[in-house]
Amino acid sequence: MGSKNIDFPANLEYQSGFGNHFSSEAITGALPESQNSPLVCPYGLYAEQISGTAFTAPRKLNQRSWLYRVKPSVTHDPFKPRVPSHEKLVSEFNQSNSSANPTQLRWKPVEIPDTPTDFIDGLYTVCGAGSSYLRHGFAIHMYTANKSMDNCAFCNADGDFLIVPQKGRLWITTECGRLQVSPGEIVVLPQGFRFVVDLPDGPSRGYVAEIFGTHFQLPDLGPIGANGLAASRDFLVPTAWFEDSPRPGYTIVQKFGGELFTAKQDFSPFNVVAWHGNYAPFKYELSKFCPYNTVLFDHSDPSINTVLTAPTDKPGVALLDFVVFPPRWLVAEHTFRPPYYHRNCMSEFMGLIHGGYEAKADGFLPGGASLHSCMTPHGPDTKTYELWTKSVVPFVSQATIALGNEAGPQRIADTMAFMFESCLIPRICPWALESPSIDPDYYQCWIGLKSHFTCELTNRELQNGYNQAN
Ligand SMILES: O=C(O)Cc1cc(O)ccc1O
Ligand SMILES: [Fe+2]
Repeated sequence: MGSKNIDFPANLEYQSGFGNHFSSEAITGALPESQNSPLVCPYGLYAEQISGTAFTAPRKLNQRSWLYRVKPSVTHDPFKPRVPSHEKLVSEFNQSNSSANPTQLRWKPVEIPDTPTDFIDGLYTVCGAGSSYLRHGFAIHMYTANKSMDNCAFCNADGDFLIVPQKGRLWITTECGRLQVSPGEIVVLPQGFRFVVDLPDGPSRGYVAEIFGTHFQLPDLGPIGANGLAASRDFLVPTAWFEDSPRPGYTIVQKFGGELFTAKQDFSPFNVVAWHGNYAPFKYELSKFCPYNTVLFDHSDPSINTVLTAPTDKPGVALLDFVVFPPRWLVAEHTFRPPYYHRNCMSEFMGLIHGGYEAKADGFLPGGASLHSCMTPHGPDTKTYELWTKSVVPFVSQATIALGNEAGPQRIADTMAFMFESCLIPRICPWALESPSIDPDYYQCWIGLKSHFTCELTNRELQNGYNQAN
């Protein structure tokens, strides 16, 4: 299991930049010069455009690429519903497939199966909102898998995947070329690209955010200035790579409206000899993120850690933000340094890639997840509150600890948590609510928070209500 279909070199070469107009040739001269669709393309290739936005989208939002390939992707038998169908993928959330649940939810890491399971079969939807058909919404999936995809490629017609591997590397072959993605990196596979996921390490687990109807952007930096957070040049895009060998019985598995369809063809879809354009898969290493934060007092809102944002039409309101909580220094004076207690009109799904998370001393484990939906209260667990108010602090170098208001700089180490945050309210799939991994005692982590309220009032004044003025 975990065997790979394709040999990947130790170090692949990438193109660098975010949203650039890239161009790449596996064979010199394969890209047509000065036009996209010549009468006959170099080397007899077919020209094929893939559009990630409407033809007429404004230029600054328009995304498309031109692929020059041995045979066009249309050369396949008709699509048929896949047998067996996949029962745990949802792309239109309604009462028939998911439910509303405002309680705080947490899942322990899901066991990776022993039975042979590839990325497609190991993928399952946890929650989401909206509809891929209506081009507005998102889905959060997770995967547990142990074997490479074999003689088939996946294509998601519904939306863009942002994959966060937590365990096991992903070697991904796409029509634009190949990407090696390790835990600690993320990869975005935009709507419509065909890809194969190989698992060189065998047992693998991770998280996937899928967005319908828009694409990820870098966040505006506002007063931060021209630099900081995720830098454009750290986003890596594949270079053209192709294979041209017969592949009898090759299957394209297309996710379309959350259902899987298959189409047979007798050649590899990875037959793109050259391509150019600004619509392409990319990866990013989270340790390259340059965090900004408070340097005097109070805890910053988590939006300061936004890596990528998928916007809605409302200014500043995200369909889906991808936010990281990387190792960093905490220096605020006379401040409760962990995340504050709060309720949010946005909904927050969190995962942990490795280490611990500053708001949870126990129970939030690498590979696990939590969901705090719209206006559901949450915040640090009892232990975290007690420890940080007494300055006996987990995850930080003991040498840096001082007491209370005098706390010196503290470095949160060995951590990489993340959040998918959405303005839409997720509905939750039944298999996620009924999962043996769900933590039925999650609420207990706050129950021990006791009142520390002290004042000179009499019991009678306290119990009957008190206001200094009357
Ligand atoms: O709920 C969470 O743990 C995520 C979060 C982190 C933070 O630093 C501030 C607010 C917030 O929602
Ligand atoms: Fe939160």
